[in-house]
Amino acid sequence: MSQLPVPAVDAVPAWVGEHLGHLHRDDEVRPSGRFRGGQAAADAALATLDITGYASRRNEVLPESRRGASAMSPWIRHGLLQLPEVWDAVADAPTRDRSKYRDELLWQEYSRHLYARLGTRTRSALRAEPARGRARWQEPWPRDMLCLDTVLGELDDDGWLVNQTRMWVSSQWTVRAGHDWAAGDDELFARLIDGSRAANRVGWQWTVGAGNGKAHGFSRWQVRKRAPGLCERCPLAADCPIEAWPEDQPTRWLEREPLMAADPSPGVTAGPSSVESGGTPEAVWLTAESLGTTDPALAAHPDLPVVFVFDEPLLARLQLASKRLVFLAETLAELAEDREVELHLGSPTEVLAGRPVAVTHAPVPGFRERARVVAPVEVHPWPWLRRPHAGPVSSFSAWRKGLPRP
Ligand SMILES: Cc1cc2nc3c(=O)[nH]c(=O)nc-3n(C[C@H](O)[C@H](O)[C@H](O)COP(=O)(O)OP(=O)(O)OC[C@H]3O[C@@H](n4cnc5c(N)ncnc54)[C@H](O)[C@@H]3O)c2cc1C
Repeated sequence: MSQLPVPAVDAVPAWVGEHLGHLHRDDEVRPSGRFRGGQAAADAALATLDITGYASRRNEVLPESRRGASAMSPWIRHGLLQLPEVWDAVADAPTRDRSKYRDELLWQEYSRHLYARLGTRTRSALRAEPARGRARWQEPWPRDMLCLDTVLGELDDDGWLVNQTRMWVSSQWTVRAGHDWAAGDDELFARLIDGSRAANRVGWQWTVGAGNGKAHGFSRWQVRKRAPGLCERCPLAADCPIEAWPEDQPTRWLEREPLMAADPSPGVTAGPSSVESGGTPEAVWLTAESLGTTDPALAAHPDLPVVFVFDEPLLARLQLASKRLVFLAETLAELAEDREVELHLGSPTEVLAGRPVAVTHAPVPGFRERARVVAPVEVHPWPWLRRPHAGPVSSFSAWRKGLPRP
């Protein structure tokens, strides 16, 4: 357990190498070629967000100029942009694009609700047996397929993929190559700069058919449609291993998971609805779920020092891509230009033991476990787009029907 010096923003990659070098999977620290951490980068992205054409182009892959994806996810994932403000930011967009974009923000919210309610239960199939290819490929993501090589190259360079290619790699891993989806979920999660257990799990569960009984089949057809010209340059063009659709597999439904139908404790799932206070905080505890300057606990205490703990046991286990650690550290380094920031490496519960802190509730099981021990003296509500309800989360549409009107 140690306190770390706070780096200057420009010095972050070297700082990650020096202090967190044993906690990532890369040979050397590799910042994202595309995404910078910090509120300034998040605000700039939001200020220039233009979703015109989103509805018709969100699934396009190549050339990049055809893409409609907004690439906001790294900042949304880490709470630098909260869903309600992104929702509001597209109020003046063309109706069809606004409506499609807000549907996707709701998918993000749905994933968060589902994960907040079911927690680690989402590690196993929720409703149906995953459609797993019968003939197991030795390598789930062969790089001699140009489609996969291109996508995995982008993942390694930027730590980010459009939704369409996330579906390609997850379907390829399990529906085609017959590998265990949960191992693929871990692998992609670790390599994404926006990797979130909530959205990544829902993405995998739905792609492999475990969420709705209907797997997404990855085929040459999608590559030709979404990335025209790519197949023609592939060394396997004349012998494409995904030329045909994957074999159809009958849906095998699993025993009903009661939590998918109803939540016996929606208040626990959602966290506090107003500030819960039992003392005077002496510091603000920031978590990786909510690192923005509008984090409710941070904003409520502009004069208190800020504490962030790089969770050493967790990070040692996850072995994330170094670009994620760079993104987090850049965010904290930038914050330290305006506020007193303390960085620690160790176990959050040990570092924070006995310290009266204010924190924003985070709707993930890891936060609940740690907060039980840390016992913050002040807990601020999570800034939900829609507060979780007790009704079904068995499908996006069932969940959506249960939402209160905005
Ligand atoms: C296998 C798989 C794994 C995924 N893993 C993650 C993950 O780890 N973290 C993550 O944030 N998203 C994940 N997604 C969801 C989605 O692919 C990304 O949120 C999206 O591609 C991010 O790019 P964007 O910001 O350009 O999205 P846009 O299309 O511009 O959408 C705007 C925002 O809406 C939300 N959103 C869009 N599509 C989805 C979706 N299908 N599910 C949930 N939210 C969505 C995101 O917050 C996104 O930033 C995954 C999807 C799949 C199929």
